[in-house]
Amino acid sequence: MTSHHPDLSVRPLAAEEWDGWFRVLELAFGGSEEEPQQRELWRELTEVDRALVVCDGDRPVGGCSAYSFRMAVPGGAVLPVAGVTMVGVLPTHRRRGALTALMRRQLDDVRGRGEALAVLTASEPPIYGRFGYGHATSRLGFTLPRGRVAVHQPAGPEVRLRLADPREALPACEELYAGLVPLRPGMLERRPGWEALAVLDAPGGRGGHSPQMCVLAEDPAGGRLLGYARYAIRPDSDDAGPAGVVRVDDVEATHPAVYARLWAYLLDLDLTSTVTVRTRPVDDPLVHLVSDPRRIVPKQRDGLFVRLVEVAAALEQRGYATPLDVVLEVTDGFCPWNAGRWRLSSAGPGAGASCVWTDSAADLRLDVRELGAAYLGGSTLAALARAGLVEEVREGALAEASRAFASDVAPWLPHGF
Ligand SMILES: CC(=O)SCCNC(=O)CCNC(=O)[C@H](O)C(C)(C)COP(=O)(O)OP(=O)(O)OC[C@H]1O[C@@H](n2cnc3c(N)ncnc32)[C@H](O)[C@@H]1OP(=O)(O)O
Repeated sequence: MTSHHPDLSVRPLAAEEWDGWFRVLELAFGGSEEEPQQRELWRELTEVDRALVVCDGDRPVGGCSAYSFRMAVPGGAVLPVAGVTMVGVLPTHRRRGALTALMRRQLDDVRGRGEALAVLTASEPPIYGRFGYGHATSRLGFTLPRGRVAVHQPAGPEVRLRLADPREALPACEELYAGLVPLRPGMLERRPGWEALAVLDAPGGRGGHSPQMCVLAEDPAGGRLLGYARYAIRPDSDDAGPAGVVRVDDVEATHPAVYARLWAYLLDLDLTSTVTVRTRPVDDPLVHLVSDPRRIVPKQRDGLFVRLVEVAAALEQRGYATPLDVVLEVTDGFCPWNAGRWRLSSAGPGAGASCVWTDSAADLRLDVRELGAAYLGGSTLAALARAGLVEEVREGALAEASRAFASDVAPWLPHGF
């Protein structure tokens, strides 16, 4: 592990330093400036008391920060987590241990705040494994041709579709979204201010698309919101005629029939030929609703990386799908307080869990990174064992733990941060 260069030091950011600090981060990410609207939102959302700066002498050369999020985990609990963000080091100061020094200070701070988990999305996945982050969720993007697939319409409530201004509709959409958060591991409860991100739609970032639109699916009798989709259209044409592209930003619904109705709408907009969506869960119902699944051109990418900052607290705070009683021998090169043997037991769904130090013999051996990868139920421990990353010491322990850690609902993070 790199130890940092003696001229480098890490300290908290002062609020009045935000502009200079943010510019250092922009330079670290390649120099492009954020759209003014986007920049102002990041300023408002920065939790300055969680921001760190790394200096060469007294000159800032990098930084990082964290958001105080709450994240759904298997079993339906919504837990405090540190959402690690804005990590960057100037190109003149790389590979001298600046990031390592930032991560050291940040993980110690997260522990001090009593958050058992840290999570992040990575600019490049190879960066964070050394700090104990495991690849915990994936996202599915896809492209669909209009007119080549029908969307099965399951039985369910009738809805009336209505176009609305995305900002005016936001409070109702957010209320619906809040109800969905505990149902899918990896989803984040919205903190005040974060709702603006979904409808920010900075004109400079539209890339030829229309302003964002919002279609509401409402109960025809009472007008109650049952689902919504936000999308934009980029007009285009080819020799055969109009060939616009629909960019789907969000689709959420409280009932499968409403979800199907919204997709049927998105897949049948006049003057368009293609529908794209950047991120959906890997178990998205649409895959089962379309008449021709081969027409879905998928693109799967890494999503959230998870780090157990306090192994025992993190494992006690999530639910387990089946009973388990296993001794985990955990290695942790960056947070040594986690290393050792932990006895994890639970009577299964709804029963709570206990995780305590033990002298008993190990049943499974694994690194904290693999616990992070399996934590939300996205990767199974059995799959990680087949990759040689989890070692089964007691026969049967792997199947027992793998079943208990699994989630029926694929974990997913709908948006970056
Ligand atoms: C959550 C987020 O915000 S993700 C955004 C991350 N930021 C970026 O991608 C912006 C562009 N990149 C950067 O600013 C920097 O290169 C950083 C932050 C990724 C790395 O900063 P550095 O100060 O150079 O890292 P540091 O010197 O501490 O390196 C620690 C180790 O990680 C390795 N490492 C660092 N960056 C990378 C990378 N991009 N890919 C693979 N390995 C890396 C180093 O080689 C080093 O390995 P070693 O311990 O075996 O010697």
